[in-house]
Amino acid sequence: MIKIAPSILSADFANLQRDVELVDRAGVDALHIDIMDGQFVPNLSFGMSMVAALRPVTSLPLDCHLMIVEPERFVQQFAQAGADLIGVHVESTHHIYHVLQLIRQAGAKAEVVVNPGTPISQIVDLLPLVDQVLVMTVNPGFGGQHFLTPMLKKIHALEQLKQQGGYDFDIEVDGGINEKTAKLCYDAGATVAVAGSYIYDSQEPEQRIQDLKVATN
Ligand SMILES: O=C(CO)[C@H](O)[C@H](O)COP(=O)(O)O
Ligand SMILES: [Fe+2]
Repeated sequence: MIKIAPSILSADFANLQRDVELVDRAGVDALHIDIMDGQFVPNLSFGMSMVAALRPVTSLPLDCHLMIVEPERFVQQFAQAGADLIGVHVESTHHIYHVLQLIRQAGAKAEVVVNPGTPISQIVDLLPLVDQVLVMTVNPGFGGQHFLTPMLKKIHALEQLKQQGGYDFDIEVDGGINEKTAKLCYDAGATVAVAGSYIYDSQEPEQRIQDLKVATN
């Protein structure tokens, strides 16, 4: 079964605590928090104060996806705010190796993220340094986009590198995930699925979480 990390980007911001507790009760594995700076991606979302505000609301691991330029400026503050895992885009910094080291030094799990246009070959040397790799299955910046099917071969290639290298990192997918695309990703080797609009735009979010579990069982 794939692990599920609901993205609060599609939650009701005026009722965020309610929406976090709803998915927590439904039995998910992490909470995905999208941090956008208006430069790395053409959208703005939350900062570290949102992570700090959510920390006492749930015991779920907080999976923070940083879509910001030069994340090295902020990773310590996100760890201090309560992030359990911090994801940084390989495209967002000249110093990706250093940033991943900083995240672990700050006591959080380290994740490297690849955009749809970035080949897996670009992160091969980073694989010993990470707890999770996030393969973007949409162009980052917005919820509610369509899944990019060509990303499946990247997931598969990463899964093969994982086996060959004897690594135990998780492979996360993010963007356009529903019960059909979750199954495709799971079969290709993904172990964690982020889902935002599929869960939160539904009248029955708990049912959608169950549907993701059943589809990947
Ligand atoms: O990182 C993201 C966008 O950049 C979001 O996590 C992602 O898009 C989730 O939204 P949805 O499941 O609706 O596609
Ligand atoms: Fe995300």
